[in-house]
Amino acid sequence: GCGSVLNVNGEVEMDASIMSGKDLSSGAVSAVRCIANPIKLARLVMEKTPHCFLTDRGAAEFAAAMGVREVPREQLVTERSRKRLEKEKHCKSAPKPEPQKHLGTVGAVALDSKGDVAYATSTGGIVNKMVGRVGDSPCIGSGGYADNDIGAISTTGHGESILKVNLARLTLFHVEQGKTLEEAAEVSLGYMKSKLKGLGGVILVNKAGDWAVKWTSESMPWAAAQAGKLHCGIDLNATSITDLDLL
Ligand SMILES: NC(=O)C[C@H](N)C(=O)O
Repeated sequence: GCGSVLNVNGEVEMDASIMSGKDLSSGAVSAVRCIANPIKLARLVMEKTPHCFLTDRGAAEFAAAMGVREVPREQLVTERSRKRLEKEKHCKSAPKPEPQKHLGTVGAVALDSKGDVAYATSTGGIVNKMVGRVGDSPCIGSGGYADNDIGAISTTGHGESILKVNLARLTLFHVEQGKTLEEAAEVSLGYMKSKLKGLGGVILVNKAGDWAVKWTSESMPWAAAQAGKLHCGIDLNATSITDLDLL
């Protein structure tokens, strides 16, 4: 919530979704305002309603009914995000189908000790977006997907491109067809780039504990924890590996 990118009116409007690979249960919210953690609201949609997706006013009413604390809208706006919006508004070049740099969509995938996979994706979207613009992040199959039989994936990047190719499900389709996680990510991100000039990134994990990270954007901050080791990086070909015990 706090520090999210701002829409054209200078407000924070957030999208989030979550899914369990065990039974495909899912929850999503879009265009939500004045809460600190939209992903928690998405989880409540998954666990406490018969639906998968709530938006705008209905999502706000549900949040209030669940006792989610309302945060005054100014509290979610930072100086940095205000400056970023100003910069974008004064930028003369036409909007490009590239993810704007370092804009903080947060995605996670996990495999637990029971062999269940899950994903969660949460975002403020893209800077200077229209009011009510919904991106890929809350859309199951675009912003993420999880199925124990295949794996879990969370995506980031240019939302309109990701939506058009259903990037998350497309990548897992390639896994189902026998590709490795890495190959599948490469093919689907390559498809999005060649079809739409859309750039983005993905993180994936499967039941065997294999994982992959891949991006076509300039950089993508990522981290993976496995077998006592923390792998992380931002730029291409620059991965660091640390012992988790040492942290
Ligand atoms: N930075 C991002 O990943 C933005 C997000 N995919 C959106 O378009 O809403």
